[in-house]
Amino acid sequence: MNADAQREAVYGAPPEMLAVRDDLTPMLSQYADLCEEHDDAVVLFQVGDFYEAFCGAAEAVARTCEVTLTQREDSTGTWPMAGIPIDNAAGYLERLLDAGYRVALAEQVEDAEEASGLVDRAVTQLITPGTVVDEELLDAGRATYLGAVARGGSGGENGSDDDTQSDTYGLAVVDVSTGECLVTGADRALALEELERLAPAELVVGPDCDLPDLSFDPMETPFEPGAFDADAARETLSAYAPRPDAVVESDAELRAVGAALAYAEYAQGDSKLAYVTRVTRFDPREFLQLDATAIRSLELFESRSARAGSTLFSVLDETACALGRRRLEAWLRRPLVDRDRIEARLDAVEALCDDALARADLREHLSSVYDLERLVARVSRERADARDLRSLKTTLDRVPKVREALAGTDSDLLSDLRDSLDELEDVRDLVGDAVVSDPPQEITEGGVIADGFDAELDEVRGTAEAGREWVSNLEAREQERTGIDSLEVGYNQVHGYYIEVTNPNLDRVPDDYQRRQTLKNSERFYTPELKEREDEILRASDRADALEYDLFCEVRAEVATESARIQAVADALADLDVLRTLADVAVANDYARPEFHAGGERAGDGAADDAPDDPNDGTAETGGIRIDAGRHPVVERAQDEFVPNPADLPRGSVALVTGPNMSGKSTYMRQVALVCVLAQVGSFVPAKSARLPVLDRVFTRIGASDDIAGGQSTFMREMSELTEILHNATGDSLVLLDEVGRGTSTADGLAIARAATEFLHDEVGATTLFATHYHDLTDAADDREGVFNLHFTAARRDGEVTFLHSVADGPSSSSYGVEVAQLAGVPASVVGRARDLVDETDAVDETGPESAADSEADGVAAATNGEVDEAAEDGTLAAYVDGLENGHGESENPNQATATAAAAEPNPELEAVTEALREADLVDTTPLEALNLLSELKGRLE
Ligand SMILES: Nc1ncnc2c1ncn2[C@@H]1O[C@H](COP(=O)(O)OP(=O)(O)OP(=O)(O)O)[C@@H](O)[C@H]1O
Repeated sequence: MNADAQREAVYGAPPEMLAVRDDLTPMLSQYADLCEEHDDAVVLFQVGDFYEAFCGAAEAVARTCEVTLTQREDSTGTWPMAGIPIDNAAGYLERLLDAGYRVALAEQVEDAEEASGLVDRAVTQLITPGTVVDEELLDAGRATYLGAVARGGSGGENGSDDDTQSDTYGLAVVDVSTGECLVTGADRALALEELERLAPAELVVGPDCDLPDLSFDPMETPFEPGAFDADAARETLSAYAPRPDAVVESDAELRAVGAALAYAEYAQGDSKLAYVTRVTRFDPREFLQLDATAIRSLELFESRSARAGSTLFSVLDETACALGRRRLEAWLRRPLVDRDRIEARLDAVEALCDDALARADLREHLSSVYDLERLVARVSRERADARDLRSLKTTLDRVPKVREALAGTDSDLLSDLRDSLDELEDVRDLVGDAVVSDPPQEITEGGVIADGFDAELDEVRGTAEAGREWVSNLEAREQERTGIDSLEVGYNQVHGYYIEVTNPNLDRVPDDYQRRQTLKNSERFYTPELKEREDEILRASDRADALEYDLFCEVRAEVATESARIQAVADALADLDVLRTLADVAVANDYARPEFHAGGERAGDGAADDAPDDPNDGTAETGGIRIDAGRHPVVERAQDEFVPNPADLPRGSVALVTGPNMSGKSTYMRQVALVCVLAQVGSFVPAKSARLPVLDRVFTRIGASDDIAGGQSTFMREMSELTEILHNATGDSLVLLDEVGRGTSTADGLAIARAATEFLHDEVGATTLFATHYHDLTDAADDREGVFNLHFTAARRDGEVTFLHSVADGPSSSSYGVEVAQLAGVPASVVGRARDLVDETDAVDETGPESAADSEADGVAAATNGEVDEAAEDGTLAAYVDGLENGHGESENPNQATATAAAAEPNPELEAVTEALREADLVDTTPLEALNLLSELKGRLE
């Protein structure tokens, strides 16, 4: 049984209970009913101060939470039982969630003391990775999304069976802890990319959706397919948006958002989510597209290297509050492509960079801001306590101060944000008047509502107070009346108020004293009047507590009606915190404001028309990337001395970056990409200056050895990523390729690297940085103007190998490996022999393909060259692959040599391969299929 099946086996009513269903005690019968109703989760059943599970579920809870498995015995049997304390449940719930369980909390919904017979219980909350709201289970710095994916197509009014619709995918996410709800739609590839980017913790997948393995690991939750029906979805959405069809742009989007909201409602006890005040639709193309591979390899949020923990996010995260932290994450995941919006953010960052005082003030005020988004969601969910309301007030008290801090700054965006900071005086005053400044945690036991807020409460409290005062004076009065100086008036929980008289004085006790309790050395009495007063006090306090609770709920409900306004303030505070953070980071690390090529359009629009013939003429005119003294924002933090490097990449050019291992190639390529990403976030960049295009996408294919993903060979994965890039990159994209082709033989790897370089240059026109150890690839610069070489070198300093980390024009020496070996102290005779071998290879290379059999790499490169160039005229990727295939056909590489030798005697396998090649319809073959075919044929040959 796999892990999912194991988990599901403990969901639902325990079979052993069902077997004696009619005989079960009322409580266990209630448990079995709730388990049957919620058979998609472990039901945790409140019994007093514990949540209990029984039978199989008990065993799972005991194992996962490491609590004792006990037993409950009754007339019908002995039932395994495990419980977790309600007061301390968060840690245990977290363990259950981490172990992949969904949990349904079945709570007592009536007061056990008031219940006549069995206490009523109901499932009040379904706790799953995507629907947790408990602060202790949530990551303050990240949105926790529940996602739904739907495919366009039949059903409902909007439904349509046509192919275009069914190829459209809708994706919606809801953050139940804040009320954020986003919806988007796109073709399958783009929608999947967006799904990876949003990485919901839990996913509900609609009918007919065909999802591949994802790079993150959401809990996939089965949910009623009916929720994805267009009519049902419209109905659900209409509770959140008056005109549902105006929010979404396709049937798929409607289904996705309807199902996401329906599931969130179900998880929260089947009620409308009052704190979802806005459903926001976005188009993935409004943002710089960074797929999961790019996010990972640029180490935006997760570190993959030895600098564990250091990521772009961690370098930038100087946020003062959780609102800002989540917003920074969202901005980094979705840099902008709209130049005006980018410039508006940059203007704001610049204004804050110039105003240290405003920055410091903002930081101070924002650091005492509570997590307003989650607070307001708790208010709407009726889960906020009195302390939450005070936290809300404390936060709102800061708003005028934040506005003041912004008074002198000069930026449109900052002014807009300042204007949108509603001071919410009404809410502030309401909470300030209603709730005492330091309320208790419990809202049912009084002490929550301030004096003067409600006349009736004041009166009831007055009565209780007068009674207490009467009692407190009673001691003196009775001492005087009885002449017993040691007489005391006291109170205890069980007996209430009493008058205590020690044994020696009992003879002086008046007649109206009635005995309440006998102690060793004294007797306790009450008088009818004391009893009357006591009852009065008790009645008044109970009444006051109840009144307070009602008043608190009223205040909370009134605050909840202002959710949208509070959320708007939270929104503005989040943006401000991020802008302030970006300014702080820019000042502290000496970042510069990037400039974008004029025009507001993406680099490619129009720029190509006036591009000079020589793409190396200058980047400004060609919409390329020009960075002066750029640095890697993360590596520079870990390095004593970071060597800044320039980048001058004309639009559509391919820079081949060579150099020894560890010389700085990857760092350089990533820093170029990070500068571009940061700039489109609206941040200053780690460089002296930067002039940049607005990119549409950043692609990365980095490190064959790093990505051994399940199921696919490293090479296959590398090739599918390359295929993605070759298919989807545009003239506005930046492509980073690191060591592409390494996963296969040198010959094939080089051929593929070469073909990919040429395709990117000739057909795609994406600006590309390609780090390679294939020295022979550097020849590509000879016959293509837009392909040029950069290199990194190593030197010996004080007898040690030193990497200069400084980029230079031209290819690196082909024998740099030998040089580094020498620098590293490899014995001279070995170095000498190695050098001879290199020279021999070079000589063979120069004599041409005829004698190239000795040099696997060079042979294929040469053969490939001729064919690929020819194919380039055809201009399709298929032609390139064709070229590759033909290249193999004519070259004398070792594979070929085997093939040729074998050809002397008929070889059925070879013939089969030849036949397969001949029959392959390359025009109708996708690049991935072509590469799969190649890989398969190659495997057969080997
Ligand atoms: N510009 C720089 N200034 C200072 N140190 C640097 C610089 N660039 C890189 N380094 C240091 O060199 C190390 C190796 O860099 P990097 O991984 O970029 O090399 P590489 O050439 O890509 O190596 P490989 O070919 O093995 O992948 C980095 O971890 C960093 O510590």
